[in-house]
Amino acid sequence: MMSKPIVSLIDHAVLHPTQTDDDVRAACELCDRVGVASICVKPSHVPLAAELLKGSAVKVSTVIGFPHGGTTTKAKATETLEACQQGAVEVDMVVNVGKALAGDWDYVLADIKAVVDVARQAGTITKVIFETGLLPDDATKQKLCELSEQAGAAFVKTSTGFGFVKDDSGALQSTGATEYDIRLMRAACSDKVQVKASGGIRSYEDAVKLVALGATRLGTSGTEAIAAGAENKADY
Ligand SMILES: O=C[C@H](O)COP(=O)(O)O
Repeated sequence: MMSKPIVSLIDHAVLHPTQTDDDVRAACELCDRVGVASICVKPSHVPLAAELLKGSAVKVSTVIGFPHGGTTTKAKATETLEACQQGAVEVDMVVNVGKALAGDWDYVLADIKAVVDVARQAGTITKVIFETGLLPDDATKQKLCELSEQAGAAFVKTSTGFGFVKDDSGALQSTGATEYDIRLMRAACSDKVQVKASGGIRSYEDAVKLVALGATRLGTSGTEAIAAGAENKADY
């Protein structure tokens, strides 16, 4: 069994629209203290996070075309370039969900590849967010795994944490990582591509389950609770 501490697999998300510079400062302190993989901030916060984490083992990551994935390919490539120049060493891009639902796979592949290529030039890796909760079937998720791998992505990732669907009463329910999707995405990619679970991961127990199914990175804003739950645990 893998023995990497579970907290070290976390990309700590500071992505809510209301989060401020002070929130980023506090989050950088938390990330450095507990030893996460990266802090994932909004693009406008990359310079601040890079400055605050200079000399820390915690990496700076950011999001591209976030949260809906509908910006143009050119805009995503430009956003990626700026993020890399400002200190992001990992970028999490959102696929164009509408194009995927329409089966416009040439568009989806080119959109992912544009980001991967710009990022790679800068020595930055790319994670591809599917927003799995909005996808209708396994075949669509498997196709996105195939295209992400073809484009050269380092990771496929389930969710933004900002995807919503309406339940039977019309109320909005947030969507996030499920055990089913992690299993499916792990099986659909070769060993060259890692799987990141994200959205709604709130406890150490949630995290352990997803890692056991093949996730090697966890995107969460619940790092503090997960780190507390991980204390004195022997398995990770
Ligand atoms: O990848 C990052 C997600 O935004 C995390 O979502 P969360 O706030 O539900 O943990």
